[in-house]
Amino acid sequence: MDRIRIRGGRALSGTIPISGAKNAALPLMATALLTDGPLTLTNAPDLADVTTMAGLLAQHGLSVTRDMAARTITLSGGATNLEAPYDLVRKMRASVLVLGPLVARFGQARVSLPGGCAIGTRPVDLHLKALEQMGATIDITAGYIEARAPGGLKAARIIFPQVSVGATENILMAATLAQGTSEIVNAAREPEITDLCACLMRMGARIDGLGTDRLVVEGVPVLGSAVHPIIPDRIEAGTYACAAAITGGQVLLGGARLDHLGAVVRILRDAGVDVAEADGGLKVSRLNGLRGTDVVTEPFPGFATDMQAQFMALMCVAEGAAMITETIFENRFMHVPELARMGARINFHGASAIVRGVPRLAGAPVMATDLRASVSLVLAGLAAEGETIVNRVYHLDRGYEHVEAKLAAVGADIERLPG
Ligand SMILES: CC(=O)N[C@H]1[C@@H](OP(=O)(O)OP(=O)(O)OC[C@H]2O[C@@H](n3ccc(=O)[nH]c3=O)[C@H](O)[C@@H]2O)O[C@H](CO)[C@@H](O)[C@@H]1O
Ligand SMILES: C=C(OP(=O)(O)O)C(=O)O
Repeated sequence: MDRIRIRGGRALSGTIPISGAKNAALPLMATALLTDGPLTLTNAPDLADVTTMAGLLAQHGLSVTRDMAARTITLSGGATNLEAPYDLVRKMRASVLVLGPLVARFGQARVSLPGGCAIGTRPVDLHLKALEQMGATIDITAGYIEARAPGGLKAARIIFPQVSVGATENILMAATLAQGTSEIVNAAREPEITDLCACLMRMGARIDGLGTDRLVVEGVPVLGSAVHPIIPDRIEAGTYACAAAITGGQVLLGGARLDHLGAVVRILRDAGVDVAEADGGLKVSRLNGLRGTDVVTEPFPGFATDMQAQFMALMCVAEGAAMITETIFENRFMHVPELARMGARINFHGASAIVRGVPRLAGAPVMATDLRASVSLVLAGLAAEGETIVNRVYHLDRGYEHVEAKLAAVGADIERLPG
């Protein structure tokens, strides 16, 4: 297994290009099941999760062409196999996003239940209830969701009792081919959902209310081909903003968008980080000390759960204390004991962690069990005295394109050690 070695203490300086967003790319790829295509996605990131999704769609029978140099993925052909197997779904929870499109287009699907993961239980009951409201029959058999809607899905008014990104995406995709006009109330408003709406509309879908919590979808009989650019990854941008801040550096995040970062920008500014729009992206610098700043994770435009671990790493070297409350996932503090091994002072109880800043972290061998926890250890390593070895780099490869090359290019002393 590959590892990453970091020798900390260098302030970052230069430009970091931000890749296409993982959490936009995966649902966008699933939309290819709604059409014979071709659907071409540009600005596609080179990530393990994109490869997993490409593999899943290929096993459904789609033709998948990936041009790494041009950063495009082209998907075409209808699904011939309506089953998403456990081995692929278990690897990547976004696989469950094939459910809505398959039932909407083919009237049936058999998709493994994703189960939980290192950050929480990850239920899909909201997805299933909404599909039932749209006329599907759902059975859970041998760990699989079996969905049937032989006459096609019917439009419905879906009121989500809580905001769910995945359920909004699944039902939005399903509603594009349902008979009649659906309404999705209390829809998630993440930029990735607006991007999904934009792509579906390019394919011929009729959707109103983009960027709001009420989406209205008028079903159409068929969707066609489209070329769609994937939005820049706001979580990658936020992560590198924290990298600049933790090292006392100054970077330009190439292509990053301020309006996609929601509360993350306000919180970074409160903590003493300068974030400003600049030609070609966002300029992030930190010239003075960091201030302990409280944060609560919330759906967009609140502070993203996917930024919680990285912000915690930053708070480990801030002056004063910060209370970090995680409201989305019940177990998203796996980075805490690893950061503590690097000298961080953190106590947590239930959903909240109190971080008391220390002047300097110390390098150590560390490992984490999920993507954002792993990158928080990379950030800590950039600021720590001495050498940090981050194990289980495959978590990082799920969501960060060439993380060590991007950081080395702006002055970090970081390299990948092949396993
Ligand atoms: C609202 C939110 O911040 N969602 C995050 C969530 O999306 P993801 O789509 O994975 O999760 P959801 O947005 O669906 O989950 C939000 C909350 O709803 C609950 N839930 C969800 C579906 C369901 O059927 N039943 C149910 O109870 C979840 O347990 C969770 O507490 O993880 C992704 C990966 O980290 C992030 O990119 C998303 O920003
Ligand atoms: C946890 C994440 O992804 P997933 O939902 O695929 O597990 C993430 O993007 O931080």
